[in-house]
Amino acid sequence: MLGSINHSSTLSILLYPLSPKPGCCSSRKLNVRTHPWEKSVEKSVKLRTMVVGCKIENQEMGLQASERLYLGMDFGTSGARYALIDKQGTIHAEGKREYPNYMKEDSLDWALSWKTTLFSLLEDVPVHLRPLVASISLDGTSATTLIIDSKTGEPLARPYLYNESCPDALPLVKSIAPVNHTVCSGSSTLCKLVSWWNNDDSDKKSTMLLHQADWLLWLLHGQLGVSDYNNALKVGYDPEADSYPDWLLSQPYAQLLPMVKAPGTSIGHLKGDIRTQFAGFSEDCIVCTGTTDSIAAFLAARATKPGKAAVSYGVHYCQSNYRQASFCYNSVCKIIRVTSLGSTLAIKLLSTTRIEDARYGVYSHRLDDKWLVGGASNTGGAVLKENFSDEQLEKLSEHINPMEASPLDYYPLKSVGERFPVANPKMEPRLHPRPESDVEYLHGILESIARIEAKAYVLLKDLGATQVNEVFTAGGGAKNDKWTKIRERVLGLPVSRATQTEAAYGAALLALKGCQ
Ligand SMILES: Nc1ncnc2c1ncn2[C@@H]1O[C@H](COP(=O)(O)OP(=O)(O)O)[C@@H](O)[C@H]1O
Ligand SMILES: O=C(CO)[C@H](O)[C@H](O)COP(=O)(O)O
Repeated sequence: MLGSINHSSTLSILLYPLSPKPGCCSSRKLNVRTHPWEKSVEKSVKLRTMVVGCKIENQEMGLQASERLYLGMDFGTSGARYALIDKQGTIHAEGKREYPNYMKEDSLDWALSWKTTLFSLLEDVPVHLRPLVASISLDGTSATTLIIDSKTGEPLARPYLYNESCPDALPLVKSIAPVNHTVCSGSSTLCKLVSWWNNDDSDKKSTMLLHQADWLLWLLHGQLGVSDYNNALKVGYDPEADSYPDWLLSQPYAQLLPMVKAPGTSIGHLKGDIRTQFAGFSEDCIVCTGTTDSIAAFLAARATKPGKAAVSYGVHYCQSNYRQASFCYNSVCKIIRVTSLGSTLAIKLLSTTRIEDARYGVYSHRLDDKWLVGGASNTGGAVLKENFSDEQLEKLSEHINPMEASPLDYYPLKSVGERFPVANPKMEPRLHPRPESDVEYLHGILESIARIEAKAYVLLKDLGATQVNEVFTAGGGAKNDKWTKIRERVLGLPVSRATQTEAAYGAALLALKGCQ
């Protein structure tokens, strides 16, 4: 399945398995524009591969070559994490950091908080393992948007967060985009860009749009203006055509749009000043394009222990003669439906058909030659975090009988607005009446979120997505066995916790892919 795609005048990079059967996007040649720096990266990757492939005299080099590690970082809603894995998917180090609360005027300075957290995570990578890190990638929250100075990379306005809605821009966006296109949602990246373009009277000449993951990766590789087709979906990028559509390129703000590559594509080497600041990282460590947090969680959920076939980004791990797990070709994997129970509820369902309907907040992300159909609700763990500590969640959950339906009917939202399975920026949270007992209250919230999840899966089925019969769970909520049983009862399906539930693990798989 995996095949290198010969490009006319472009760098030939092993990208994705191209399914011979007519697929949504597999038949197209993916044209990757080359830049001088890509040649050098490819050369160094080849060089290293040669080094890995041949006998290494020097013991130190031998150890270094055979023990290459891959660093993934997840910039989620409530904090950031890293995972350091080897080619067999074994985790050698992991850690997490809360976002520091830096204030700028009267609001949180998110950009400074993310940048500080990025460097704190790099600091947390054990010094003795840093020289083994071959590549780095990361994920961020989807549609989290920064407008930056295209010369300095500095943010020119406060970031628009993933769940922020800009309804003022919606009429204009609907007037240029196809009916019910993914961008036709107030929380889309395009609505945020148009809202900024129409309301900000600053000089717009040297400006650029980047997503949270793009901007954090730029801090590591130094190539400004590069995104990936998962993060770029909600600004209007068409991952099937592998280009921005004409209706978008004809807009005055099209000049702000970043270049788009596949997730896990080598962009450049880790910058020298970063290697100086965080001693130990090797000069041939590369930085790859990233993805969104719920896709990274999906990738993590699909990775099982080495030796068992599991597809992750179009390839699967297999243990060849119990030596190095190596990238083999695609194979069928039963994990095709993943609910990310993080601060939000994000659903991803692997499908051969692409489904988009902004009326319900449904869109399709590209995954190799297939589609991840789904959406992201504003319900989820953020509401739990607002009412209970993680310890309280554990203690109270022990007293819940998951086989008993809660009579409480909530719509748990942290603030006004819902994206999926109902796209209604004016939807009010519903968390009353609150019973005396916190156990009953928690039970009501967990069951109400499960009912939203069930409604979402029915909606996807009604819109033509693949019917499947098992759900795997990623994210912080996956650890709650009582919630899992409530969801099984409400969904009427087997629900299990994925082997890997952290998005950072999925980002590490992207870093590994970027080295192949
Ligand atoms: N035992 C538990 N049961 C249910 N939810 C939990 C439990 N422990 C933590 N959580 C929730 O998990 C969420 C964090 O999950 P995580 O995947 O880290 O979120 P994100 O990356 O979106 O910030 C928090 O909102 C927290 O309330
Ligand atoms: O809720 C979110 C933040 O955690 C994001 O919206 C989530 O990542 C879903 O977006 P996508 O489906 O584009 O990954």
